[in-house]
Amino acid sequence: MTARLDLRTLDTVPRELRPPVDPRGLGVGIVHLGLGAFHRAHQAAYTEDAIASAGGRWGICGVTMRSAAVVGQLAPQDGLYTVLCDGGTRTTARVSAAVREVLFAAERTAEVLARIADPAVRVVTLTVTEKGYSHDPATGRLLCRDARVLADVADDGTGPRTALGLLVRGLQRRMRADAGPVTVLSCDNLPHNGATLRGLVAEFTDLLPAAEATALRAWTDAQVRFPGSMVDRIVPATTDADRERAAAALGVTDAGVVVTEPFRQWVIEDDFAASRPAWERAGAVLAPDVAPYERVKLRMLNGSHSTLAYLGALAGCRSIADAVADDGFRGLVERMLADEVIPTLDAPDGMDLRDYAGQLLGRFANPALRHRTAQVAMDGSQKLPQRLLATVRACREAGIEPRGSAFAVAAWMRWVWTDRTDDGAPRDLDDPLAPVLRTAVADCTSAEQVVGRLLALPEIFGKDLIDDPVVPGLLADALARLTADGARTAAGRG
Ligand SMILES: NC(=O)c1ccc[n+]([C@@H]2O[C@H](COP(=O)([O-])OP(=O)(O)OC[C@H]3O[C@@H](n4cnc5c(N)ncnc54)[C@H](O)[C@@H]3O)[C@@H](O)[C@H]2O)c1
Ligand SMILES: O=P(O)(O)OC[C@@H](O)[C@@H](O)[C@H](O)[C@H](O)CO
Repeated sequence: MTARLDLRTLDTVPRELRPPVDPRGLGVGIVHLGLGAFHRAHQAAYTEDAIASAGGRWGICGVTMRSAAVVGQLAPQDGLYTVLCDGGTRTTARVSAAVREVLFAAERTAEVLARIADPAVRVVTLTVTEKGYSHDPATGRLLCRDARVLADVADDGTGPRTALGLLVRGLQRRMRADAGPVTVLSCDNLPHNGATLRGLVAEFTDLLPAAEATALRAWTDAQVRFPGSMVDRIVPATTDADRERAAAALGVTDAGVVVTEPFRQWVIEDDFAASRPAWERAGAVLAPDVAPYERVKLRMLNGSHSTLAYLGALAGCRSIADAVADDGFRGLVERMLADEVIPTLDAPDGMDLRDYAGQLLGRFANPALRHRTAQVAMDGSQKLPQRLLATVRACREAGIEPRGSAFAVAAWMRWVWTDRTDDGAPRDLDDPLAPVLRTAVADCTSAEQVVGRLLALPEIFGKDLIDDPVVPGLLADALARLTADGARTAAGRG
């Protein structure tokens, strides 16, 4: 049996694939909540390059929130894992050493809270997915009546179950330990992720008993910063084939491999409470305002991604690369970007949005990245507002007919309404609001009815779109065509 990657076997790995920093003796300075694939291929990679360039005690304590699977992969490997970078024609591999500790929150709650309260920790980062914020995606406000939130507020001794609960209790512990200022940096695809998280932490804190709430609110206001950030790198879920490719390159097995593309981007609001890694040395941009970058990325990249995911999944395309290879789907996305998304965005300084559109379609077409349409289609209720509805609203304000973006939203509606893809395979509605969505459309017999029922869900659509004079009609027309003709034909006809 081949040996497994760890600190002992690292010296047997080809020299050029070894990490640029020595993991031995690298202390923890960052706590990361949500140790999924994306963090390992993005923030951890920037952090490692920053340490290699400028030094610093910035090892990462990675916390998994929902399952012990990643701990099972990384703990026996001393936190080491391979980043496979697929450029389409060329693949590179490098072992990453930035993650120095891995903890499953449900089993090691006390250690996670102690880490957040550790004076050596100066930054807490998060990638817990959109649904991990326990918030209403339409308003950005806390789901105050959510059972898991209420249990975390009550603190019944079974440990925080939500990311917010863990974060707020960790900050409270830090305040009590007088451990100094800390920066909390959301790296999720959420609109205004920093300000949204700051607001959610404040709302959660206000639910605590009054004396606790007052002290913690005052301390958080004075000692914690919540900068916003725009993060970009396509990181699909790892497959067994990726693990086999890594083992062949390394000469040892690695259960924690992540696979990604060469492109990476990180724009961070320059608003830190204390020190931080020299991420700019690794190519990150520290900017006074990230909102323009974030809007562009969410509406252009993620909006197109979701469009291709729903259309592609309906048509039986397994990957985003397969979906973007369909002329009808690609044409629809190109028109949506050119006629609706770009005209309603302000380009950040030095950025050409038409070039960016071409570049991102090229990234989607990368044949080596088997990003499953089903993965991108997941959690649509949490993604639609910032990715597609923002464009629908911006077009209405600008007097542009949001034909393409309404078609994309209708594709999501079709995904919710149907229980079969166009080629007859069962469709999997993976969404935290799945029960609500299923109930809403259960007895619908027409596209108009489906549109009416779904637009009446304020947690996704707010309260304005149902009464809009144009949008419901565009949605019903597109949904009727998608239903009658199938995704390929309906998109192909424009
Ligand atoms: N994968 C990408 O291409 C990519 C790119 C940019 C941004 N992101 C951001 O990173 C997030 C995670 O992506 P990933 O590829 O690491 O996914 P992943 O499935 O590999 O990991 C998801 C992580 O989020 C945690 N999580 C999921 N639901 C949660 C919940 N309800 N509460 C708390 N934690 C929860 C999981 O425990 C896991 O650690 C995305 O949702 C997105 O916001 C991902
Ligand atoms: O990760 P999610 O679930 O928020 O969204 C799926 C993809 O659209 C997303 O991960 C992109 O790959 C990413 O945002 C590219 O930077």
